[in-house]
Amino acid sequence: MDTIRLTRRFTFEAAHALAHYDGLCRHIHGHSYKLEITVMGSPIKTPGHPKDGMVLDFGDLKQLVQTHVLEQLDHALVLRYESPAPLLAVLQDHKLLLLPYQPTCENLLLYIKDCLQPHLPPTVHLHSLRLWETENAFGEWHAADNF
Ligand SMILES: Nc1nc2c(c(=O)[nH]1)N=C([C@H](O)[C@H](O)COP(=O)(O)OP(=O)(O)OP(=O)(O)O)CN2
Ligand SMILES: [Zn+2]
Repeated sequence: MDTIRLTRRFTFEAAHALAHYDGLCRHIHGHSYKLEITVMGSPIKTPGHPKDGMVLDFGDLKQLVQTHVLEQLDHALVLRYESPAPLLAVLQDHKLLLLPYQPTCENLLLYIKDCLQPHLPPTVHLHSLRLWETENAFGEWHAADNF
């Protein structure tokens, strides 16, 4: 087998609030998230093919993540969709992403996985995601943990 893992880093800014959380993070606050995406596959072995030697062009991965993940999350305020109606009314002119679950690091990983996975080429598998919420804290999703 010639399986290779490729990783690309991304950054995005987002705000969130953890409703009912028993600490400061129940208030709306922001993070400079760092996201590392690892895909897996075999390099194309076709001399003359524009992508010869690549599992996936890093530029194509960047474009896929931009379109299917970052356009939704970057500079968004991410809230659980049961947020109080008066708050949502005040925010109607802002970039708001309402999710059916608490916007924790864990749930954002699952959201990102669900946004990206269906759009990867069939020759490439999503191996893992690592999401840094702060300089000191990250979560990971691994395909191998979810068989
Ligand atoms: N398991 C999780 N725990 C917490 C999450 C989370 O998404 N998953 N999120 C938060 C807060 O949103 C925020 O990330 C604060 O985290 P915390 O590490 O407590 O932040 P600090 O500012 O104290 O970080 P320092 O590295 O000490 O500056 C809370 N928990
Ligand atoms: Zn936070």
